[in-house]
Amino acid sequence: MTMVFTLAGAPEEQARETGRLLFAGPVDFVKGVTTMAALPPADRVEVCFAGRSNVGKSSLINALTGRKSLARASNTPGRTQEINYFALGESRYLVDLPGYGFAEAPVAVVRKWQELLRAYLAGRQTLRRAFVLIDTRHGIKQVDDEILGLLDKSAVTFQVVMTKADKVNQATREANIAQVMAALQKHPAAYPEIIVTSSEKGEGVETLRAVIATLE
Ligand SMILES: Nc1nc2c(ncn2[C@@H]2O[C@H](COP(=O)(O)OP(=O)(O)OP(=O)(O)O)[C@@H](O)[C@H]2O)c(=O)[nH]1
Ligand SMILES: [Mg+2]
Repeated sequence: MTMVFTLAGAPEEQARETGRLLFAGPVDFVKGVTTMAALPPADRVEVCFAGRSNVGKSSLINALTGRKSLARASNTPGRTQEINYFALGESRYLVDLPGYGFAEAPVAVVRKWQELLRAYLAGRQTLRRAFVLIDTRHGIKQVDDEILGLLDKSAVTFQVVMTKADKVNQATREANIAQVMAALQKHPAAYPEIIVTSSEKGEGVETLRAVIATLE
């Protein structure tokens, strides 16, 4: 059964502490890549942030790391144009992906990013979990479902992270969480708990830190 992840209870307290410590340490930009050949060596646990353009991927990485502009965040959809690698200590990579679904760029350029995104999601050996970001105002759209299907096919475990929760009222929040949970039933690669976040208000950020820190 799908549930909202809360980390309530004793072992979860420990996980939160592990997350707090990990994210309080060094986080460094490693490189931005535009081809699979340029990816850094696959030598550690890696998690990525995927989602429609403007859903809040870069903002969430900034909130997680407590650095205001580590990952570029902007109002312009399609702003993140490379696969951006950040080293979290020496044990993990955080990967900020270009958005899918919309981009203010020539069609040929967009197609190239989409191909890279697909190659990455399907072919990165050390990708331990893909966080798929879904706007709490909108729920899962068809373009999201296509990416979820790709992750199923590639057997990459993904976890839905709802974003911008500060922008909706309680009724919309509950309705769209329910919509997401129902949609996940169809996806064998879905991790059964979702995390509701706001990069603006900090909701869910500690939980997500704990999840990332305790992945093996
Ligand atoms: N209110 C609110 N705004 C947010 C939140 N997260 C992101 N935003 C805003 O949404 C816009 C897009 O955020 P980004 O983090 O750049 O989104 P992205 O998914 O990285 O976008 P691309 O790189 O274009 O795919 C920015 O104006 C952010 O300030 C949030 O939790 N709450
Ligand atoms: Mg971005």
